[in-house]
Amino acid sequence: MLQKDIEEILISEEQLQEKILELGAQITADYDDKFPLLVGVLKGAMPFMADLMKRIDAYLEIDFMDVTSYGNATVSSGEVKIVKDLNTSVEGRDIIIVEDIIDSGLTLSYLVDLFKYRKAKSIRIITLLDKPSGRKVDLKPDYVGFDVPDAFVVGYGLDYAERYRNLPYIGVLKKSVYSF
Ligand SMILES: O=P(O)(O)OC[C@H]1O[C@H](OP(=O)(O)OP(=O)(O)O)[C@H](O)[C@@H]1O
Ligand code: HPA
Ligand SMILES: [Mg+2]
Repeated sequence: MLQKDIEEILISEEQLQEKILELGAQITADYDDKFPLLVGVLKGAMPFMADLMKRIDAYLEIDFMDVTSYGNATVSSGEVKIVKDLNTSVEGRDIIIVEDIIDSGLTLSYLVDLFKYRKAKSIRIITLLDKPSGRKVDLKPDYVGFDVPDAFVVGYGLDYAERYRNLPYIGVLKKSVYSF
């Protein structure tokens, strides 16, 4: 039913799980002697965060922030709104921000500045998907799952107008769905 709106499957369920295993092992090695705070950026990062945290073998804590800037559009409004803040203080903590996608970079540059201002000890970024062609600000993630082309992608947490987050894979949305 949902698949009729998908132009092409870019990353399968199996490819996602294999990559997440790899990323989890890298973070386990890098944070061996630390107690990182994983900050999931809602709503898109929810499935990735859930799968990734199970693959990290360290004394970590988790928290979530809900920020949004796309609304029902396929381009960023440029204005990042905090819908829900963290419950945990980031002061003196090793923070790992967990994102589903970096496109313009506006969401993450806002969060990095905010956590610096709040005196985090270190800040790293992990993103499942990176779309370098969309960048409006200079921002480089520390860990990346896959680069994606200049197309609007959905699934595995990523939405168009709040739909398609429940697809188990990453696919390119047909243009006919959002351009009339
Ligand atoms: O690099 P950017 O251009 O800022 O785009 C990336 C951000 O946009 C999406 O979130 P959105 O604002 O759509 O909220 P959502 O996660 O609830 O869908 C996505 O989940 C990232 O958080
Ligand atoms: N798909 C879904 N959400 C997004 C995208 C995308 O390609 N870019 C930024 N937010
Ligand atoms: Mg969205």
